[in-house]
Amino acid sequence: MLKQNFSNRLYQNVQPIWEKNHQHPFVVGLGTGTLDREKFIFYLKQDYVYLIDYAKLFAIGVEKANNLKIMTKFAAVLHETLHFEMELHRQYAAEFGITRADLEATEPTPINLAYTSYMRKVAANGSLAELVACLLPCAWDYWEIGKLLKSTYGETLATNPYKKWIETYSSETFGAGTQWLIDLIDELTIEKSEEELHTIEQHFQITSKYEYLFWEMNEKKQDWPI
Ligand SMILES: Cc1ncc(CO)c(N)n1
Repeated sequence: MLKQNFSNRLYQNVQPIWEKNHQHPFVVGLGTGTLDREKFIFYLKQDYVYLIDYAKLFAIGVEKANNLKIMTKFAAVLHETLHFEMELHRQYAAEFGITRADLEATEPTPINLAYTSYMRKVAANGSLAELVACLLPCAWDYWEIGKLLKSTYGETLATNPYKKWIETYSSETFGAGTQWLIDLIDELTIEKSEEELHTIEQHFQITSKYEYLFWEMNEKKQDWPI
């Protein structure tokens, strides 16, 4: 008997959280193009240092991979994050007169630090499947958001200052990397016990909630109070 793909279960159970992400004012503002520029700049800088940590987690995926095929793919998505996704941030930064050094020197906010620290803890102590469960909402929900914004606001995209953002996250390149992570979680969970699956799903739910907190943080420009 063919077991239902674990990714379907993850996807179905996470919908209430992802719905909130998709309705978030920051996300809607990206779609309509009316998002406050200062909020976007705040996001851009925070997301850049987030991605530095996120990319390192792919390197830990390289280390944890138990075969060359998986190792090679982790190296490829690591490369894409550094050269394709982060190039988007560097281009926007250049437009706004922010240097690469400024981007890199951004001090992560409490929420940013909590999110990346959570993933790093799992990477240090958990299985490869647990690590992938942490990495997945980041990629998957951004892909969902990219496609959603493109289909909802496609007609006004030409004049939207956040067009490049929407195009990057709805792109085939970004989608292909995400689909690989989805297929990987299915492959890695085939033999897992329900107890292990429960732990894996918890990571997926928690990092999905961190995605919400990250939108909220940017909307409110929440930083260290002292
Ligand atoms: C916070 C966050 N989540 C997901 C992505 C997509 O990689 C991103 N760039 N930033």
